Amino acid sequence: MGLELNIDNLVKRFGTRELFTIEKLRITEGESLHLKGENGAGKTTLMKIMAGLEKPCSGKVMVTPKQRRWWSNRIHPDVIYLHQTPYVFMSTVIDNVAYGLKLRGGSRQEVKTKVQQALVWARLGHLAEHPACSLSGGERQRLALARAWILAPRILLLDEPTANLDRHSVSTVAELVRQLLEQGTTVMVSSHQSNRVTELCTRHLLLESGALHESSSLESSSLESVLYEVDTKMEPQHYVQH
Ligand SMILES: Nc1ncnc2c1ncn2[C@@H]1O[C@H](COP(=O)(O)OP(=O)(O)OP(=O)(O)O)[C@@H](O)[C@H]1O
Repeated sequence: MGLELNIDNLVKRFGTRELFTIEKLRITEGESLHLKGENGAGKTTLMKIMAGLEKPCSGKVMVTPKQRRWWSNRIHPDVIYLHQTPYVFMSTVIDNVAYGLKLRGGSRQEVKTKVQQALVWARLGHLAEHPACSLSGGERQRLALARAWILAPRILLLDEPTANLDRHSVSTVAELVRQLLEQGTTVMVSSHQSNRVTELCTRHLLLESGALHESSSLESSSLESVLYEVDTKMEPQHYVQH
């Protein structure tokens, strides 16, 4: 049976401020979703609740079929959330990639083999022995993806994975996400604008004014990405001077 994530009457408030109410959302295995919304709309909060890292005020997130529990009742081992500024440990890239698998009790040989594969996959082989804290923003994103990839998540929640990346790094992240989708991973990407990563998504959700709306057509996002492309290809003299 394919993995499903269902949201039912989810409410999140901070103090007296209601951030959102989401009556229903069903995500099935292999889907690709773009979660859009302005700064502060609640994208990060929603993803953290989906990953079991934050509690809703009421309502439920159900991931079925139920699997072995990890260290918390709320955290499902198949759902992984990647923060927009990936946290790295004060150690080498190899140690950072190996961490989750070691925690899950992988054997020494399994960890070694999989870490090598993950480093090649994320194009980080040449940086394997480098201190992770010396990595650039784009390399950190790839490290975070390698750390997730090694755990073979079935649902991956990527929070603004392209924030502050240049076009080349965005393309590299997009290629890695494309491969994850090809492997059947369900991917949700939050981003307030369209880019090469969100272009891979076939479902588009907008978190706005405390509610989640789904757009069934790709029209608006395709148009936006065309405009984005045109915008970035413009010569400086095409910009209006203020
Ligand atoms: N622990 C908290 N306590 C109080 N308010 C919070 C807390 N966490 C988040 N918020 C508020 O909730 C709102 C939504 O935050 P969130 O980070 O989920 O938005 P976002 O859509 O991911 O924004 P961005 O695009 O800027 O990353 C913000 O106004 C934020 O200040």
